[in-house]
Amino acid sequence: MSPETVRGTRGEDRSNYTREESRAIRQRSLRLLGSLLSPLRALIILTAGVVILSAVFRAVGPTLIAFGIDEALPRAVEDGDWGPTIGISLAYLAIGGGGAALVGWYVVLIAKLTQAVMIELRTRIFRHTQRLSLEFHEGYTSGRIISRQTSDLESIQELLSGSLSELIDAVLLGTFTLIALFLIDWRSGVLLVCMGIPLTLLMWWFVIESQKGFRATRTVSARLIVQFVETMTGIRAVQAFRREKRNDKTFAKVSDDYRRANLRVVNLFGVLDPGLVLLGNITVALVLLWGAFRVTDNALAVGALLAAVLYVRNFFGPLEEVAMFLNSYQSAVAALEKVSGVLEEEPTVQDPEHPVALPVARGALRFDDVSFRYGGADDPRVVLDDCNLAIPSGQTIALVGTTGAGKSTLAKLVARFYDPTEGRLTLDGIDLRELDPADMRRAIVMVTQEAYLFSGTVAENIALGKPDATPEQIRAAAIAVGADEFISALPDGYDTDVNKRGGRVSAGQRQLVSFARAFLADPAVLILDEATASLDLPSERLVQDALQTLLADRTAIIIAHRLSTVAIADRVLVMEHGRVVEDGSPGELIALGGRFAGLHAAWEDSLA
Ligand SMILES: Nc1ncnc2c1ncn2[C@@H]1O[C@H](COP(=O)(O)OP(=O)(O)OP(=O)(O)O)[C@@H](O)[C@H]1O
Repeated sequence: MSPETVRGTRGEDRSNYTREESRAIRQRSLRLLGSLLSPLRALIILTAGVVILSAVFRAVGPTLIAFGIDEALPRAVEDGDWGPTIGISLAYLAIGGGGAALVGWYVVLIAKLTQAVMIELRTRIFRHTQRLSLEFHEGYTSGRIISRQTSDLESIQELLSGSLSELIDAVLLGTFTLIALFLIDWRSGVLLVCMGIPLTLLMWWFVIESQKGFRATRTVSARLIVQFVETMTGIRAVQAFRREKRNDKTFAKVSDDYRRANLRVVNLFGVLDPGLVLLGNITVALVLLWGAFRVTDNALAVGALLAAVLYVRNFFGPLEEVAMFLNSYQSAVAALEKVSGVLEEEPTVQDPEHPVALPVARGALRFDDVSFRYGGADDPRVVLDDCNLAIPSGQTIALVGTTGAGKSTLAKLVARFYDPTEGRLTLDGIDLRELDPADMRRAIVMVTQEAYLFSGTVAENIALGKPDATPEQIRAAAIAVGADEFISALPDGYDTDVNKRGGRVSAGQRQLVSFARAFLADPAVLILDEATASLDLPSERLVQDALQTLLADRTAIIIAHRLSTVAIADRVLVMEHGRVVEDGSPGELIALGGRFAGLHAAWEDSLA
């Protein structure tokens, strides 16, 4: 089986692989290709048939011309019998027309085939990456995913739609042409084969050099995408820290590298194109000259010589396409390797084999000896250290602690974005790893800091918590968390598109929408990563009131950044270096005079 060192996206950035690794990568690419093509077997066979037939049709033309000149024409000249000449002309017309129709047909068939493969591959990548665990997404940047979905898919499409059909066509036409040439005048055939030596050398040189050139353009274009995506996703930070000039400079540098890499490739074509034309013309001249001697010696008919010249010209015509194919092939193979790597990744958080149903959850959580390391058991950095906790149903927990203490990690384990490295985490006595995923998602909802709104209306955004909710239920949820007032004031009320002008909402309002979403979802356990952005006082009060409603009658874990939130908690957990160091009600912890008491005193001072 495949070596683990290159499994999935591992080793993606390396440029050298061992033979075993290369084989593993090649095998997974082929497996992917096979799985994409095998359902299209019938279409592939039909396309291949049409391509072969069209090449045969086109290869017959010059032989017909030779036959017309050497056999039919003399009868018209000598006996006035035009029948054979007209017959040959009509046959040429039929062959030409048939060939053209077949070319038209196979162009359509290849397009169909390509699009069928592309839609399947595009869907697979999207579905798969969407299902991969948070661990994958936190490590693999969105710029890289975008590259897979855009430039890599384009390379594969280019190969399938254009280059591959051109190659097959060129090879078939070349083969049939060579056979026909040998049949009509084998000496010209031998001459053409001899010219194959400088031809092969030229193509070889081009493929080696262009491989380097295209690799460079691909690397630089990936850097361009990453640079662009990073700037755009971080546009707020870019503008806030006035990074525009520096970014302009970096972007200009990468753009210039891209220009240079492209020029390098174009220069290669500047040698290949005239080289092919020159070799073609030399071969035609030699065939013509040698043929002419033999015509004068009566060893070769004029028509046969004309056909030989036409065949030689036919042969050189599509060679540039062959060189182009070799290039698209290289980039498509590299793309396929990367795409198949992403598809080979498996969610680290696996669905249970025998899911345990929990139709109605009470919301009692337990951590039994839970330890967690982001890199798995071999990672030396312990982020959660032997955590034992029992959170009874209906309790509101506030998690506080220094930055990096492990609060978000603890929350991510409860939401099962990650599984514990050691120990177990249960909801109502059932290990989260065994719980039915649909029941788990219904029972545990996490509201993140960013309060993300999807494109669509405000109502659709709230209904995310319960897709079959009626407009009345959506409104009731908004009223419950105090969001109704501002939503009703939007240009189209609940039907306002959040991405359109006028539909733009403030950070606090976005939070209220995400609260309404969670309220409607009505989970037994709510995890809330409180936004750190400071709201103005009226908004903060609004959010605090909404929070009270939202937390009633359910288990809640709040990563509390504001001590005003801590006041509404039943219990406070103070975390430090992956451990819970204080645990009690806010009052108890203040009385204890420990870390929380210190934080609380500092907060009170800041209010004074
Ligand atoms: N995806 C990740 N991969 C590797 N390490 C991570 C990852 N996410 C967090 N960490 C590390 O785990 C530790 C705990 O991080 P965590 O985000 O849980 O802290 P936190 O208490 O929520 O901090 P904050 O209040 O700043 O959000 C940190 O040292 C952090 O660097």
